[in-house]
Amino acid sequence: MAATTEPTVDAHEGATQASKKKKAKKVVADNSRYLGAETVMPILVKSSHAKGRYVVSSKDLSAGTLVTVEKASGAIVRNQSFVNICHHCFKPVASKTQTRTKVDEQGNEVAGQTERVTVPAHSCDKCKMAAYCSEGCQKAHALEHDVQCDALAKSNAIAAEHRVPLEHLRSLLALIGRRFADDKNMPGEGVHYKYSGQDARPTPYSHALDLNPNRHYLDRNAIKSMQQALKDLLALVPEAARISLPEAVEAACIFNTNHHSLVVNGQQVLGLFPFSSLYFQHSCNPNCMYVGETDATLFIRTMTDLAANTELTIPYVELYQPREQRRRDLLMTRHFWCKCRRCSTLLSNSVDRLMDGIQCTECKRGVMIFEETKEVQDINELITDMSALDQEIQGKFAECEACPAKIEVTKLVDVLKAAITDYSEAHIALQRGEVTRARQLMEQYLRNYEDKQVLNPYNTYLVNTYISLIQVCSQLGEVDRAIRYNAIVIERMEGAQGATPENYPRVAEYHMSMGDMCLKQAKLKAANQTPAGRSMARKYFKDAKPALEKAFKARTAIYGKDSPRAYEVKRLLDEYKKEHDEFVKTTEKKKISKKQVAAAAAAATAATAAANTPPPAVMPAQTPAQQQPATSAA
Ligand SMILES: C[S@@+](CC[C@H](N)C(=O)[O-])C[C@H]1O[C@@H](n2cnc3c(N)ncnc32)[C@H](O)[C@@H]1O
Repeated sequence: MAATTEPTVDAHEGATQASKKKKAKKVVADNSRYLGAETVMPILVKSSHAKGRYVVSSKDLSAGTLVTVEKASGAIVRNQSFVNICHHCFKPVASKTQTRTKVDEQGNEVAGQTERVTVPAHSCDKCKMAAYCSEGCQKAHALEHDVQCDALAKSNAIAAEHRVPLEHLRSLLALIGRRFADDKNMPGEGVHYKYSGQDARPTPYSHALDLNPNRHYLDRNAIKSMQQALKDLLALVPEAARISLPEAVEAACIFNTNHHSLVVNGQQVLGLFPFSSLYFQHSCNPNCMYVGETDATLFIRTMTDLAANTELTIPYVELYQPREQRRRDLLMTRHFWCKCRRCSTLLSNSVDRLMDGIQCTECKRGVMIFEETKEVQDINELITDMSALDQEIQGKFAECEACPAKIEVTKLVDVLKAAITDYSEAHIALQRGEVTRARQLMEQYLRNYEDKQVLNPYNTYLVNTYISLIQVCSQLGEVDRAIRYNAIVIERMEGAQGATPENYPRVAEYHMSMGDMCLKQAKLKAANQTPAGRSMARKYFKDAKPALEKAFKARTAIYGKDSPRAYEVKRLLDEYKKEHDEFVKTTEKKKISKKQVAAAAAAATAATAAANTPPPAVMPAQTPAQQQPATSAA
């Protein structure tokens, strides 16, 4: 057989071995092409043998400081959002319905049959795969799109034929578009690239190739199918923009393992941000957060105040989860076993012991601790590990953190399995839309597992049950109850010290829903002129204020003070002030008039008494202003 440039699976295995060997040598990464970031952002780019690449703060930073703005090298609108937003600027697109020849699952036209479909008002006439909000955007995207167009047109059929995800093909084409546009826009080597605020340009394709493809985590057959699909796809890319098949496989794997999922204008987008992915390490107790809500631009801000020279980290996964769950999520999606400080701390010294905590059956005060020290290296091992779990825990004991009790780990697993089964039953009811039954099952769950002290109050199954109950009670119109559950969720998430960082967006959203619901209820109850109504209104006003203030503080730090999200809370805070002032004014008026009546009655009594007692002492009557000062209703 003639020599070929196509990597075979075996060649790939060889490469993996070589890269493992290379990894063992641990070459310190070269930061020179990324130094531009230091000139525009308050960060220093670093690399070391032990950590690889990372960034530190170049000076003291307050919470909410923008530390990176990066435009994606490649970004795609996800399949489910395909026709909803512009493929260039990611703003919503207008749509229209039209009749077209029916297309089967393989993307082939079915002769003689038609179907009505909703399509974007503007889209590429040729491939019908790229939607735009305007002709201007279509033109602006032409340089990148034209080289993808023929391949995009056939991408559905190629994905179906080789059984690979369509999004993997589209993301590779987006990178090819970027590479072609880079060559046209910034020809020549050694261009000094700036990761700057306002005038950020997409990170060049060549930087994406610095990322780790983690190919050895992918299934051999998946790689083989991907190679075949990419071969067909590349044949449709004009020669001027084409890359070699090995490079295409590499780039596809890079996108797959390093992309960020964003919700832009309410729609799903995947983007590859090489600088952020290379330099911001994951921590389960991070000090920064990334958001990308306006277009395919990633903004990273500090969540807390930081001293100069502090390593900046972001969360790659949800943080209010048990340690094992976070590590498994990272291994499945990011392909590494987390070694951050939180994960490396002994379970008995970490808040993580509570998040999948099972209470001691003897003392009911502490949780049972079983320190797992095993490091899982890859997904295959994880899968084997899962099935071997029952074997591994045989004969092992967990110890209570508060008393000398010990219990076999298999027994704890049985408790957990029962908790998971009951939890699933309640959530299946919710998914089926059986809201009342879901509420019954969830409240029963709390009685069985929290009231009977089976699970620790911070256990994620309990907290997630409260979270679902907020939704269920809101759907049932039981807002007072939803507020009570919302308050418990906040108390748990913030109470588990170290589980979520200050200004963590997920907690901020519970403050937001708390503030929003309390304000609505306060307005409703204030309209009810009874003393009970006023007392309830007073309580809800009192709860709304700190909730909205916390949501505002966190959203300002995470999304920026001029962001729509910060503005949304600001509006509610203004509304709170107006409504509360009005409430105080009317309730005080009532109080005053009541007091006037009382004062008049008192004066009358005094006058009667005076008439019956000897003169001359007469006290002047008090004016309302001389009576007690007005007290704040809240
Ligand atoms: C931030 S990049 C660093 C790139 C790479 N270290 C280098 O220098 O080119 C992401 C990679 O860093 C490693 N990493 C990041 N956070 C980690 C963590 N908490 N524990 C273990 N490895 C981590 C993983 O290998 C991950 O794929």
